[in-house]
Amino acid sequence: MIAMTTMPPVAEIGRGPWPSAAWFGPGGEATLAGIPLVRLAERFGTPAYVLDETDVRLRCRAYRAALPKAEIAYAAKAFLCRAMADWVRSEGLSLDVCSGGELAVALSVGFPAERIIFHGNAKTPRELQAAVTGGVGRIVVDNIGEINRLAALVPFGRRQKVLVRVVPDIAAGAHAAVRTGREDQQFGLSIATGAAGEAVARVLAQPSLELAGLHCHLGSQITDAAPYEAAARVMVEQMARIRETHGVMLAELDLGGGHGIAYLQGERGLDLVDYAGRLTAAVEERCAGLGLRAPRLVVEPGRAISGPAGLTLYRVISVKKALNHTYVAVDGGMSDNPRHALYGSRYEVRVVGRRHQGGMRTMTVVGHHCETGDTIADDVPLPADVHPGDVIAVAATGAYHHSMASTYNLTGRPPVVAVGPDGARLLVRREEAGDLMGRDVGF
Ligand SMILES: Cc1ncc(COP(=O)(O)O)c(C=O)c1O
Ligand SMILES: N[C@@H](CCCC[NH3+])C(=O)O
Repeated sequence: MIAMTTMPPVAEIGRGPWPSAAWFGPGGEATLAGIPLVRLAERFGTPAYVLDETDVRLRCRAYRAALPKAEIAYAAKAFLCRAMADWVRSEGLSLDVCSGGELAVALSVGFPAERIIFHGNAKTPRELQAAVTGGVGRIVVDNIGEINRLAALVPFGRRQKVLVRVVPDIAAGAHAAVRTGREDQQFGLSIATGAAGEAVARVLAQPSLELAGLHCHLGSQITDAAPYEAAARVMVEQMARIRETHGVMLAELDLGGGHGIAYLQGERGLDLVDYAGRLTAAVEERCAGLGLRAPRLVVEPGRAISGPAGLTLYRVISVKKALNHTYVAVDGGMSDNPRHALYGSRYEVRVVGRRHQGGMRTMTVVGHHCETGDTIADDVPLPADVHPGDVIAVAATGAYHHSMASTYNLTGRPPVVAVGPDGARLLVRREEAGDLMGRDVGF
């Protein structure tokens, strides 16, 4: 457990793409929490995801400090394993899960079910049953049809708390594929079509359901607080309308996650202190204007908790000069990092562990999969003398990397290694050919 006194000021967390305890020396030395990255590559092999436990915990605490009255629910989709669930639990956060798998992991480490929020635009009957049986605190209703299905699953004498996910019709998010706050996409219930109002009325009519509040989620990798202020106002107005129509004052307002981080040196993520202040003020002002009691806020950061706490280590396999580019091919690729292929994402990349000669050159880091789109980092500065065997570190891969990894080309998924005050330890082991064949039962 990491003492509170070691915590840097809130404003310092979230600056830059590397974990706060990463250090790069003038001779190519690179350490994380004092451990050389090349030692981690030797001990655990490559590719490997490395996660700094202290950094994760400090980010959890920064959120709690910035929003002391709000409920902070870590979005498990960014990264979850049993240790991570336990860290988040012990830091007093809640957990947002969006699948039966995430729920099972959380419950397996004794995560308090009442602090779990279950999301999904297409929850299966099995997932709804698991959420109810597991005693999940709130289930977020995301389509009209699931209201009756859910109500029927709640045992006699119990009431299941739910939030209704509303579309605030606000555009925000780094890429079209991760914008969920506008009308005309598959998440949430539209105010414009009347679906949100209908869902509220139907939930209120179900004796086994308790409408705890409203939810919205704008999108992901948002670096400005303004869309959150706008969403807060829209949502408070919806709460006022519900009070007028049904005479019910909802207690909770969940404004989702989406808080952006820096992926590149010099980039800025969402400023947590600025966000917290402006969000709280927007909610309070709009509530005061409408004569409402301010609801309890819930926020659901994923990327901002685990993203910059993680990095990926690869080993260089080949360096190839093509007509206009130099390609540095590593032993991983789109199976452990699909984000360039999906969103054109850019990364901070360093060759670590040795002194270099010959200055820097612009190169492209690619993977070992059989597609030209298998790029990890386009046109990045790398040492001119980079060669096979070198270790490459890619920053800010603690969120949406392990959780989005695939076994494309029957490549096993990399391990997750934690570093912390007691050194390095394996959290998730490497997936081997035997694991992959273990599911292949038809031969
Ligand atoms: C409902 C919901 N909450 C929270 C998150 C977490 O988002 P992020 O990791 O961008 O903070 C997501 C994903 O974007 C989401 O869909
Ligand atoms: N997977 C996306 C974010 C999606 C967020 C989930 N709602 C990314 O890597 O940026």
